[in-house]
Amino acid sequence: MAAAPGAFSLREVLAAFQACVTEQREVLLGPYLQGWRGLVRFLNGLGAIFSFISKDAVTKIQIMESYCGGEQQEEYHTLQSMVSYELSRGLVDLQRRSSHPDSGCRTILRLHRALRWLQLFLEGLRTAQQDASTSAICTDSYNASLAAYHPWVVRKAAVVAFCALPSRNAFLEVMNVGGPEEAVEMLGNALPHIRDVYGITQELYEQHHLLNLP
Ligand SMILES: CCCCCCCC/C=C\CCCCCCCC(=O)N[C@@H](COP(=O)(O)O)[C@H](O)/C=C/CCCCCCCCCCCCC
Repeated sequence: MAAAPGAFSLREVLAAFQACVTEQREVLLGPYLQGWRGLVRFLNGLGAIFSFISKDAVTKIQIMESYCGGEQQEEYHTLQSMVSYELSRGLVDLQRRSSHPDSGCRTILRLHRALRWLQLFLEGLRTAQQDASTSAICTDSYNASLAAYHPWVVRKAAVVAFCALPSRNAFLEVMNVGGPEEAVEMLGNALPHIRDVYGITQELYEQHHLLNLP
């Protein structure tokens, strides 16, 4: 059953990430951003304490949407076409942010690092005991991924916000896919797709030495 309009549905978010990868193993930016939009909707429903996180994610999604809907939109159809277009035209600041502070390559890199957090977090949720602390799973996933790229003040604010997360079962309920068992099963089906998108992006960025863009 479809979720109410505007409500978060894990099913829809996961379908978007599933739709990202083409037969040629390219990553389509439209569904990728749609997946992030859905996640932000979910985050907004968790309370105002998370708004500094969702604002940053929305800013990055909007930067990408402006490229994807702009004059050069055909160059931003896939991640691969974007990388090749921006690099060939010198549109990426490689050493420090200067003339192209918000390139698509840099912006996707931030979302890509966050996708690693998401993967670890969902894996943690899926495999944890029923009474496990979501906040602890989130903190562990964050420390093993995104935290390495954030200054002290952001790390502190993030960990404080994680304390406001609901229990694991309450969390699984708001995913809107039925009971906790169904949510766990859906996570099991969906995680390979998120892993796939992450893996393809990581390989592409490695190949072009883009993993440390300022
Ligand atoms: C199936 C549903 C369950 C999971 C639902 C998760 C919903 C999460 C939705 C969005 C995730 C937020 C993505 C945040 C992107 C952060 C990108 C970033 O690293 N930005 C920093 C660097 O950017 P520049 O300064 O270089 O432009 C920026 O400094 C960050 C600022 C804000 C703090 C980011 C903290 C990130 C914590 C991620 C965990 C989210 C916790 C959600 C709890 C469920």
